[in-house]
Amino acid sequence: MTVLNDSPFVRACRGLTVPHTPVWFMRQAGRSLPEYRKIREGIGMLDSCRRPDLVTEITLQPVRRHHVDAAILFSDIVVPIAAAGIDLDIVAGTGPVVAEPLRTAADLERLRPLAAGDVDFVAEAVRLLVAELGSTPLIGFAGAPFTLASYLIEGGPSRTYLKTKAMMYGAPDLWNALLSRLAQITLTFLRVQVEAGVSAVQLFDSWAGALSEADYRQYVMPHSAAVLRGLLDAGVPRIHFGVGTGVLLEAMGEAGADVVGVDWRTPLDVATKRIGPDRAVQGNLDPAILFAGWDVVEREARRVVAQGQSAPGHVFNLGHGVMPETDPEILTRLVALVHEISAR
Ligand SMILES: Cc1c2[nH]c(c1CCC(=O)O)Cc1[nH]c(c(CCC(=O)O)c1C)Cc1[nH]c(c(CCC(=O)O)c1C)Cc1[nH]c(c(C)c1CCC(=O)O)C2
Repeated sequence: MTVLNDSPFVRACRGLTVPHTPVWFMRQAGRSLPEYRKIREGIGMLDSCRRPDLVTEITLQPVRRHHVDAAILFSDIVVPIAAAGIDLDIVAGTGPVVAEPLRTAADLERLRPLAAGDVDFVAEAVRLLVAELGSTPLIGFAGAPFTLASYLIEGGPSRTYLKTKAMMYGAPDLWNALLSRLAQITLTFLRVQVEAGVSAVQLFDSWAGALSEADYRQYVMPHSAAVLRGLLDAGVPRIHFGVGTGVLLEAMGEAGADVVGVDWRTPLDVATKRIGPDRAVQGNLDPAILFAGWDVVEREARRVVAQGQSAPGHVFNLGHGVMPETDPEILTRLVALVHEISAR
């Protein structure tokens, strides 16, 4: 293992002193970069995730360009469920689409347990990246059981999560069986990345904000907690993130995170009060701010950095992923700004 314990990013995750607030961006490796669009020409998203040479190059692109404090592995949350037997595709402009959604106990049998060997290509990409990245830490990631279940049950993206919630409330045994399987897949996928050398992991429960706190605690948190607990001995910080999770922040920390990711709706000082003093925070500039002109970006970035001071550790990020239309030069400038104003 090659955890970069002395890097500003890992230190901030652990609430230790840092020379400057570390910065990275969710979806930094992606469609806002012309060099990314060029290298992906004619190659499907899932195919590109399975090619360690491409994964390495795409993961490095934003590090070279923006001088961010961490790289995030280029992959997708549905990569391990495709490796576990589900027929799915990632459709440009739509997201993951599942050929035959899972709705019944019989359907569940199509979701096999994941073996480490099913995702060899990910371990290989992580090893190549760790060698290339030197002192820049690499973040591994996976989708959390609820968010993965939403794609499997709905068959694709959803606004209402109607079928997902119908199973959750109406067939809790089936629901728990599905989420247990997904927790095993997610934990295996993350452990493969840790063993290959990532310095931190992020569990994306992007769509958990669709739930009340009580329902999150009853139906979802035990499964996410099983994943996070399974990484306790891994020796890497665990980041737990979702969108629209203002009322879930405390529970998402309690699930076993070292760092709680916060979207732009909750100021970081308010979030820290909810999460408590023993966990760091990550976030939370609204990705739309990057379209409002530099003066606004600077003002809002200063606010986020100041509000982040109330947490034991702060990793600067956006409140959700970089939008494809974002001007990459603004991102480069933002990294330099955060480093400058937070230097100590
Ligand atoms: C919900 C979710 C997914 N995938 C992911 C999440 C959780 C993060 C979040 O909340 O945004 C995670 C993800 N997906 C991707 C990464 C790569 C690393 C990074 O730069 O952050 C990460 C961390 C690449 C990708 N994943 C996807 C792309 C675009 C693929 C393409 O252009 O062909 C990339 C670069 C496709 C994808 N895959 C998914 C969506 C919603 C989409 C976007 C659909 C679209 O608007 O095109 C599912």
